[in-house]
Amino acid sequence: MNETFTAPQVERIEMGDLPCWRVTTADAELLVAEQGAQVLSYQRSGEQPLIWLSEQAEFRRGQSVRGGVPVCWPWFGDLVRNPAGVRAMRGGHAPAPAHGEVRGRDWQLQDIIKDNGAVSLTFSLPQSAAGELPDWSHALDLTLAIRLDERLDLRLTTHNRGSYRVALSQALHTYLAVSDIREASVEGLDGLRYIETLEDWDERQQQGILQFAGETDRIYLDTPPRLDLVDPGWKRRICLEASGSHSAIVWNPWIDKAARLSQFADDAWQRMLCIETANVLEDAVELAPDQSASLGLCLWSEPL
Ligand SMILES: O=P(O)(O)OC[C@H]1O[C@@H](O)[C@H](O)[C@@H](O)[C@@H]1O
Repeated sequence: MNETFTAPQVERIEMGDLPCWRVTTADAELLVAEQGAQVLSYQRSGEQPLIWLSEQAEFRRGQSVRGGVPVCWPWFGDLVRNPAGVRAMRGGHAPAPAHGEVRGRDWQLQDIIKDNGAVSLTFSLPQSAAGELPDWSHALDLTLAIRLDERLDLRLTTHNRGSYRVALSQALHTYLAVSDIREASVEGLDGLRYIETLEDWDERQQQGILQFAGETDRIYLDTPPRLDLVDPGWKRRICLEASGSHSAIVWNPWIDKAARLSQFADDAWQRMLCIETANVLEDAVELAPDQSASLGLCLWSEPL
């Protein structure tokens, strides 16, 4: 065995009101809140954080933390904007919260596995919670498997235990850290159709690499597995490799919306970009009885 090998450590800590897990390997640190199974931060030694966590983040029960990787499930965004099949899964007339119901719920840590310097954590939404979402009672199992090695791997798996088909939309709503959004760009979107949610959900086509000069809130369709966030200021690219996903949301609130967001400094829009690995709109998921679907994201960085 290599003499300098450092065994990975997993510690339970409290951040405000939230029980969290801190995973430290020889060259990376990851923080995950049990609530929402929300990755809060991810940093590799000698590098800027890959995942952005708001300096105004609040760690309160029942409320999603601003930053990290919130899990959006069993619908993404405004339920009303979802396909009919996804909307039909929810009964009642109460307003539906944005991004579904599991961001502020307690998940359970099922497993910690250490192997060869890597650490895997598996969280699941307890059966009772999955069956008791307000006006949404379908028999689904939901787990998030997190693996930290030289890269960070997230895999959100839904299994239909019921006796009828279920439709849902979902996303791993990743907040990425950038030196300055005005200098950054996203590669991999050229030629794709996208929904411009800021212009009445008009469908458009991406020309070239995506750069940022104002509020951005777009749903890209038919996305390839790989998207890169290029950051000349920090001389790196953050690489995202998706699996089980053919749609992605690219979001930056810019100045005016930033001022209205909770847990968000007025100038924090400069330092973050969300690239959300998703199954939305025509890419929503349908599960027959006993069928499973996984949405995966692998994240790493490369020098420019
Ligand atoms: O404030 P929330 O509920 O976490 O949502 C943040 C953003 O999430 C993005 O996915 C949406 O496209 C934005 O429109 C939204 O503002």
